[in-house]
Amino acid sequence: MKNERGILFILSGPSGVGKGTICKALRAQKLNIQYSVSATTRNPREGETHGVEYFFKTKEEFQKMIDQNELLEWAEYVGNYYGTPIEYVNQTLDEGRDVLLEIEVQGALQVKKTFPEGVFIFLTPPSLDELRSRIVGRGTETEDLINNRMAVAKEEIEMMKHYDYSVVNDEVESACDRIKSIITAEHCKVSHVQPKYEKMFRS
Ligand SMILES: Nc1nc2c(ncn2[C@@H]2O[C@H](COP(=O)(O)OP(=O)(O)O)[C@@H](O)[C@H]2O)c(=O)[nH]1
Ligand SMILES: Nc1ncnc2c1ncn2[C@@H]1O[C@H](COP(=O)(O)OP(=O)(O)O)[C@@H](O)[C@H]1O
Repeated sequence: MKNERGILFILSGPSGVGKGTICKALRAQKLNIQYSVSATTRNPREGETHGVEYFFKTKEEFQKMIDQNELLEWAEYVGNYYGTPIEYVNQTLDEGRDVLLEIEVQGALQVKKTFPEGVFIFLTPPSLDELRSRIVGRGTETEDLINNRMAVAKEEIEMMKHYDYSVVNDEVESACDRIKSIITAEHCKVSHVQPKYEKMFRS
């Protein structure tokens, strides 16, 4: 086991801002960070595999995970449930490896209660007009759902004050660079590094 615990990073923000896109781009860069796989009750989309994008669960199975305290957080989002299995997160952090969660805002605020030491990154759109056109451009929503998501997005942007960092997703590459700078900076924090030195001097 390494000397220090890994750092938990939470990437969150309104629907359509580009969380999935940024997370995919970060994954392609093979950074030294692990990605949690969430459980969900939504149906798999074409090309999605159980255990890769999500663990696909029935409502009953998901409820069982809640009842048995297997989830670090969970939220209902557009009629489906999403949650983060806690065991993987704890185990990976204990091994000294960083973990990144890509989750919506309600879930992120729950994680803050359990892991106040987590690093909370809020992804923002360059403008509300751009957010709307990204949701429209994705082509997965009806007009009603788009209006609903925009209304929720306005409320979610209010929640930014609970986060540590805000990263604007203007260009995918620049947003990824900003996130990588945050990861580097967090590793240089004295509060993170000091326990390692204290342990060195004790032994
Ligand atoms: N709270 C919470 N949200 C999650 C989790 N996993 C995914 N999400 C969020 O659920 C939302 C819907 O995800 P998805 O169904 O894959 O559709 P998307 O809108 O194409 O990303 C996104 O905002 C994800 O960030 C999780 O474990 N917990
Ligand atoms: N930096 C960006 N510039 C332009 N379009 C983007 C950018 N980031 C994401 N998008 C597009 O916006 C839409 C929503 O992105 P997605 O990753 O699905 O958002 P989220 O996971 O936050 O709901 C997608 O069509 C995606 O291709």
